[in-house]
Amino acid sequence: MAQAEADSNSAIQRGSAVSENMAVTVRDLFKTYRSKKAINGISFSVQRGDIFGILGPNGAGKTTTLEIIEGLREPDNHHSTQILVGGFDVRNRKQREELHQHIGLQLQSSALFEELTVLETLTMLARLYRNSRSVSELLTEFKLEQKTGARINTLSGGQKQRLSLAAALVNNPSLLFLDEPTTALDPHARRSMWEQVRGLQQAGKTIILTTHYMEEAELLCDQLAIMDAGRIIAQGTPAGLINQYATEQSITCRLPTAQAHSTMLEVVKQLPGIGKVESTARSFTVSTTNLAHTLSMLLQAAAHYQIQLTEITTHNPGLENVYLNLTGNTLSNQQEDKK
Ligand SMILES: Nc1ncnc2c1ncn2[C@@H]1O[C@H](COP(=O)(O)OP(=O)(O)OP(=O)(O)O)[C@@H](O)[C@H]1O
Repeated sequence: MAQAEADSNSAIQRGSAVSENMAVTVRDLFKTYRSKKAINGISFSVQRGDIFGILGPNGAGKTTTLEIIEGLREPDNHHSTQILVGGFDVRNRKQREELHQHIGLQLQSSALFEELTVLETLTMLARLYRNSRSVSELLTEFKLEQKTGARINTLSGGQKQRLSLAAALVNNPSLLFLDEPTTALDPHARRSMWEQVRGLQQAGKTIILTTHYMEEAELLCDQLAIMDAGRIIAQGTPAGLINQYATEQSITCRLPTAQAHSTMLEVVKQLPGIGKVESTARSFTVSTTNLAHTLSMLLQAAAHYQIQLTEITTHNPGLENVYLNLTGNTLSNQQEDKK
């Protein structure tokens, strides 16, 4: 075999091995609504078996991205755009139709028909697919067997969310899309949804979800793309992103009196190597890139002035610090601003 042909064959094999590992590959995706650039050239890949999160504030472009890769919305017609999902080219109409047999889309619970019962909803959806799972099995799996005859408008938020997840699984998809799966759920229902999602991953499914909850992104997702104003501003594992973009730890000290507080605050501001200092009535928080050194200096200063620190706590950085360092704003502020 000629060398050039051998090289080209091995490149093809490498290429297919790479794409076999990838559930989704998106390259150079753009979306403009009239004159508004909602998505401004994003690229990312999702490995099979991962929980992949798209994290960002309202209006960042998460839902638009999801709807385009689900084949529900057209991207801009850009020559270099590529969207491969489960081996199907989403921009090709025939392949897109076939793709819908193989993926699961969790509808927002508000998109369910309020007047239908739980059983009617799942039975109706199951009829849309060539291969569908047993409805009674789904009812058991999602703890809805006591609610089969209940109308959707009588279900609690958590029950509706479990039903919308069961509905996404009627065709036993290997790839599942969840758009803000825990928005408006109470903390207990949110944690129980995370457990369901982890269970689906353990059953071999790939999951792509959008969220604006830092905790959800950090605790649930294997890989993250952080979106802001139509762009991906950072990608990686939650721990990798924290290591790369949020190196500062912080120390909070609580003091017994206003006098002790003001003395320590003066000392802290003179210490070398410290970052931001935030103060409240009887406590202060100081950021540092050298936790052990700053802690030791604080303790020495307190001993020198014979001040008893009533409480001392250290905090590791999280995704909120990553977002703050990348955008100069907190995600919760962004959410508030957009309300
Ligand atoms: N059908 C549409 N027509 C015009 N503009 C739209 C349309 N859908 C979304 N947009 C705009 O595109 C941008 C991205 O919206 P998108 O819904 O994708 O963001 P998001 O990150 O999912 O936000 P949210 O969490 O609020 O759903 C926003 O500025 C939004 O106002």
